[in-house]
Amino acid sequence: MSIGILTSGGDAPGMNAAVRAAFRCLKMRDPDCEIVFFRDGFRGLARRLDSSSDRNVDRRAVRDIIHRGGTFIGTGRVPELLLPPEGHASYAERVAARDDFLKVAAINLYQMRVDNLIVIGGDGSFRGARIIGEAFRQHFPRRPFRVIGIPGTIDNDLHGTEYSIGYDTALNNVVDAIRKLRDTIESHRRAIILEVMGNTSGWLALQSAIAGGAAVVAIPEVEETWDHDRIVRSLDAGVRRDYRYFIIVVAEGVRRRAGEDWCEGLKHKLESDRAIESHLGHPMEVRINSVGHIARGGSPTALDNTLAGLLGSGAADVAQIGGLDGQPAAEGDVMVGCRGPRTILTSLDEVIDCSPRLVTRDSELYQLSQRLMLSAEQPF
Ligand SMILES: Nc1ncnc2c1ncn2[C@@H]1O[C@H](COP(=O)(O)OP(=O)(O)O)[C@@H](O)[C@H]1O
Ligand SMILES: O=P(O)(O)OC[C@H]1O[C@](O)(COP(=O)(O)O)[C@@H](O)[C@@H]1O
Repeated sequence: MSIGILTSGGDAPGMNAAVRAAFRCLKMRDPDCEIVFFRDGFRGLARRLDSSSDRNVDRRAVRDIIHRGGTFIGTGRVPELLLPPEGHASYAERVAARDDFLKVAAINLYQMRVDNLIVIGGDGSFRGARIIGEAFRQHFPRRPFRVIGIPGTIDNDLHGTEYSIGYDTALNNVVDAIRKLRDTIESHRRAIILEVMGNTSGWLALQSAIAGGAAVVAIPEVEETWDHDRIVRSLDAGVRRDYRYFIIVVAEGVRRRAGEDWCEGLKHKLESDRAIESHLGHPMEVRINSVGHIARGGSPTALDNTLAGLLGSGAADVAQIGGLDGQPAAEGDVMVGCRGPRTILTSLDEVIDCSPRLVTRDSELYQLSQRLMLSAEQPF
């Protein structure tokens, strides 16, 4: 039997180290075990296998990759697995296309004798992997097959793990961008609105704003953070206290929820606010920037690579001995996560049901942000 590995969804720095760790730990326990890399996410499962997968890879395949960002086996998003709402005009056609995709994937996995599929990605990828597992078991009920998830997403929004691979690197990249922007906005006494990835969840925006010393943060989950007037009042309080410049970090999902022109609207309000103008002696100047995909790029941090090593090793344990080393065997599809420096297993169903894990007003990081950032109410 063989073990398949793929990376899926948004690439996240440290995915390479996770593939390498899984490979090394699998081979360490059983040098004869066959490992297959599927290329470009789920796409690699349902194409001509000679061009979309690497069979029986040897150790040269994972050399010289631990320091590289991205994912050397490729990732992707596969729309065939997503269905429109029931009743949509193309629903039946899309179900048929999805079934075809799943059937080809199941046959390919069967022919390659894959009994464990390690999927490194986020909750979307785990939803996809779950239906691939279901299709496999439906077509080949007598063959054992298990999905083992490894959390890899810069959004860090998965239930069942404290951290996902890629988050720490993205966080450092964003904080680095904030520090660079400080130089120019301080020189010009400006405010900057900096958009950061995070369409559904605001963890990256929130934590980078805290670590980067931003004045204000806006995240999709907490509506009061979108309030332009509240932000204007906070910056006015800062202007009165002779702050030279302001950093406003906003998660991309705020535009989706509060309106596409959210950043431009805020810029206009700040630039035309009379109270700020009278304290400054001139209108405030605001610039809008986006960290964009740069947040996902570059070498993984030591922390991300360590986490990747830990989780890759845990996935190898599950594939070969049925559970984490020294712990009881686990049934069914699972995800390997971390709690502190320890690996933990959670059923994939539970991970999917409870993800994305969102920021709430009670989250410690959110509460901390409210204590550390600028506000109209601050008494000093
Ligand atoms: N609800 C879903 N059902 C089935 N497959 C899904 C679902 N959501 C996502 N996927 C599959 O997983 C891929 C990656 O999902 P995505 O949400 O983009 O990334 P991530 O895994 O990082 O959350 C999608 O392109 C799709 O093929
Ligand atoms: O431009 P892309 O590749 O579609 O990705 C954008 C999305 O990918 C992410 O960086 C990571 O998301 P996933 O890991 O869930 O795929 C999000 O923060 C962002 O919304």
